[in-house]
Amino acid sequence: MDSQKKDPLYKSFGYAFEGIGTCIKKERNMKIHCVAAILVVIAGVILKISSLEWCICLTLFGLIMALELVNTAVEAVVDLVTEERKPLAKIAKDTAAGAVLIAAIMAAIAGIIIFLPKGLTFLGL
Ligand SMILES: Nc1ncnc2c1ncn2[C@@H]1O[C@H](COP(=O)(O)OP(=O)(O)OP(=O)(O)O)[C@@H](O)[C@H]1O
Repeated sequence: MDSQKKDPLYKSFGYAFEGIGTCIKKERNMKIHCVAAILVVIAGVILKISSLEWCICLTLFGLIMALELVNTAVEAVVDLVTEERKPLAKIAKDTAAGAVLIAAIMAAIAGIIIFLPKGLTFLGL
């Protein structure tokens, strides 16, 4: 392994972007996260959220999308290891999916805290 020449850095980035592209193409949930992120950015621009609020939103986009990528990786590895129904395979897949769900629920709550008061003011309510 050590004697093998490592790929140049730009190639490693290329593989990572390939992984992101595959996940967006293959996973419906990743498409939903991307659409949600675009809508949040549009709402953030319209409602003029603060720098700190942008940082919170960007961190949460990153967290959710990164967890979705890890979830896709876990699913792929499990399917590679076994096509049989096995309790450990179920634990691996369901806990990885649970990680994405927890982050998405917390992001939705943070989104309501940031956007609801500004949205109501914007609408004059
Ligand atoms: N090899 C397996 N052994 C046991 N349970 C499995 C196995 N593969 C999948 N499952 C379980 O079956 C259910 C559906 O799994 P599936 O892989 O279709 O995921 P999914 O929830 O449809 O996710 P996605 O839409 O991201 O593919 C989940 O509870 C999962 O844990």
